[in-house]
Amino acid sequence: MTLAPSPLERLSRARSDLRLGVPVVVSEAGEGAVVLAVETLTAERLADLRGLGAPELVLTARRAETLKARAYDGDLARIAVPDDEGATWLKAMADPADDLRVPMKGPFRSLRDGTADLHRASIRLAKASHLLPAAVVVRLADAARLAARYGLTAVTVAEVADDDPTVLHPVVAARLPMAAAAAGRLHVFRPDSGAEEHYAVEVGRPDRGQPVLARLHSACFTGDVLGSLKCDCGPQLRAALAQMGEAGAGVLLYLNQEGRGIGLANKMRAYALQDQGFDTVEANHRLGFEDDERDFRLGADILRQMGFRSVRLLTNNPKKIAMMERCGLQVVDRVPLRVGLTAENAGYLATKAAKSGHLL
Ligand SMILES: Nc1nc2c(ncn2[C@@H]2O[C@H](COP(=O)(O)OP(=O)(O)OP(=O)(O)O)[C@@H](O)[C@H]2O)c(=O)[nH]1
Ligand SMILES: [Zn+2]
Repeated sequence: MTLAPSPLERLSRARSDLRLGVPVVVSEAGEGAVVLAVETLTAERLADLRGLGAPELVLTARRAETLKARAYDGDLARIAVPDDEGATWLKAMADPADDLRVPMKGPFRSLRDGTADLHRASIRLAKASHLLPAAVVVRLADAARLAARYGLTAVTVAEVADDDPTVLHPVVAARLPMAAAAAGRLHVFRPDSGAEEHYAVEVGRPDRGQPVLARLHSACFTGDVLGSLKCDCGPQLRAALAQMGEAGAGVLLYLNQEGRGIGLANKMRAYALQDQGFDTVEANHRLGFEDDERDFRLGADILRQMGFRSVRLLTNNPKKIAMMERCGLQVVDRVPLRVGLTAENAGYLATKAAKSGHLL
């Protein structure tokens, strides 16, 4: 029956539900749980959730480290929610905004019984929803019945693990003359997962049989559009297009991976932490993210679909090169892209070189 939503469609719904603050059900072989994202939970829903069982807070090990909470599951920590604490406590555990002003005081009771698969899937869903990576989980004997009763979206651990935002299909392409290149075409690609669309800007008519001058650019609203001085994204975007225009051919992928994959709201949370003295990597970690949450397979997939097999890659990021090669795209040359150094972004660029392996 094709009228029922497929696993990918249910995952897309689950992400939307979490963003709205609607609970979702996650299950795995006989085990199940009802899950709410901490960022969007309300006191009323938390109270109703408590009526079902004991809520557990799940955080990433990165966030747990800042809180000095034990992470028995390696990559994440499960923490018992004290009976006398509510939504305000949960939000303060998840959000580092006030860590310095009002530090969260432990000891926290970290849980270690049973598996953490349901919790891991919940964190993955919260991250894919671009919310803070924190969830409230209540294990249930019959989660499927609860989902049916209240019309909740239900997904399995395996479905969440298999969620692949990198399977894309072309939607449309049209001519786009630009200041940097009169002969331009913009291609729009849409993921089957219902996540963000990504774009490819084709400059000239690059020969598919030759290595193409290529750039994988991650969206940066603040840098690309507003001309922020905190990063080098805007100048890099314009310099890459200009270089392709001068060469007469190239392809710039504009990947909607704002904030190295954490979304604009979380990037602004990171900026607020940077104003408290943390660097770009520390800020991501305090929020509970890895320093880079992007999936560069996206770029390789788009280039392959467009008929390219080898590239001259404009980048200072060795991880982009490694991923292209792992995805079967030959990087015949790395073309450095060093532009837009300002007094404001010198520290940011130095941190990327020191901690994230960027080439200077
Ligand atoms: N989380 C976070 N993201 C940031 C910050 N500053 C910039 N970004 C994001 O970082 C990404 C920059 O991506 P790229 O231009 O591909 O940069 P890169 O990984 O340094 O690689 P190359 O420029 O190719 O060397 C964009 O998604 C920005 O939104 C920050 O302080 N925190
Ligand atoms: Zn930027």
